[in-house]
Amino acid sequence: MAMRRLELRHVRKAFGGLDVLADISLSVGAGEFVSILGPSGAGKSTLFQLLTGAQHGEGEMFFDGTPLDDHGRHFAFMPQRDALMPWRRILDNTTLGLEVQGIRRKAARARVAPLFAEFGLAGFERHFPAQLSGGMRQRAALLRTVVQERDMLLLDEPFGALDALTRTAMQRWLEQMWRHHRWTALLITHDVREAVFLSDRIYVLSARPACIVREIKVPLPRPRSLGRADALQTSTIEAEILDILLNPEPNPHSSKGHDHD
Ligand SMILES: Nc1ncnc2c1ncn2[C@@H]1O[C@H](COP(=O)(O)OP(=O)(O)OP(=O)(O)O)[C@@H](O)[C@H]1O
Repeated sequence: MAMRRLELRHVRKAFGGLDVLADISLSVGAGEFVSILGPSGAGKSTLFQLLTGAQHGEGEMFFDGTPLDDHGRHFAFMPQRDALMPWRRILDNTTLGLEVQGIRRKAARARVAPLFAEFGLAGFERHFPAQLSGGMRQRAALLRTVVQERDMLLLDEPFGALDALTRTAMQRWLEQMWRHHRWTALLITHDVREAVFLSDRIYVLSARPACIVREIKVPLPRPRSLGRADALQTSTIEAEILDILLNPEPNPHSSKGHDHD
């Protein structure tokens, strides 16, 4: 694996008496695309909250080999919903992360504007979010995330709200963009196909209280294709993951109780 950027060792998190993350150890290498796949409510978003510093847990988190402290410097986070501000034009939505960093709007616009074509948004700079399709809004949200030039992207189910066809188109587009930019990326998703299509490696989570039940390498060549060439290998990996998710082994951590729902 490439040089480790992010490493978590035995990370745990409980909310009051509710054990959410029981034991999470994982790593993401430089320029690697890694996914976390798990059942609904397993604690995937909670894990991202620990990474962004919105919540505090137990265990150890390292970035480039040193304890993770300045969360904002390392991570650019794209939430599940596009979270575009309806009253701001698309150009000024995509500058938001830079403005939060203290960059003046004019300078932020100058940095973002040249990227509109690459993100399929050329000509829509002065539109409002409601005037864009769901896929375009997600591309704008991703643009807002990547221009922050942090060390690593955290993507929380970025395509979950899109219809199946748009989602597939967006996955292809993201894979192409990732090949070009080689972002270090950690994706949360429920979607087995999406994880296999996009990832170099996948961590499969158990149900809550979550631990990692399997790490799966995805040896498919890039560029990835949805065509017949990779179909057999792709569906074999998907079947392996579905089997893990649908026939879980007993969770060694659930004996601690608190698992009420
Ligand atoms: N701030 C909080 N206070 C109390 N409980 C919380 C808090 N945040 C999350 N939880 C609980 O932690 C559990 C995991 O939530 P989380 O959103 O991390 O799961 P998830 O795997 O991202 O779910 P989904 O896939 O449905 O988005 C849930 O039972 C949730 O109710």
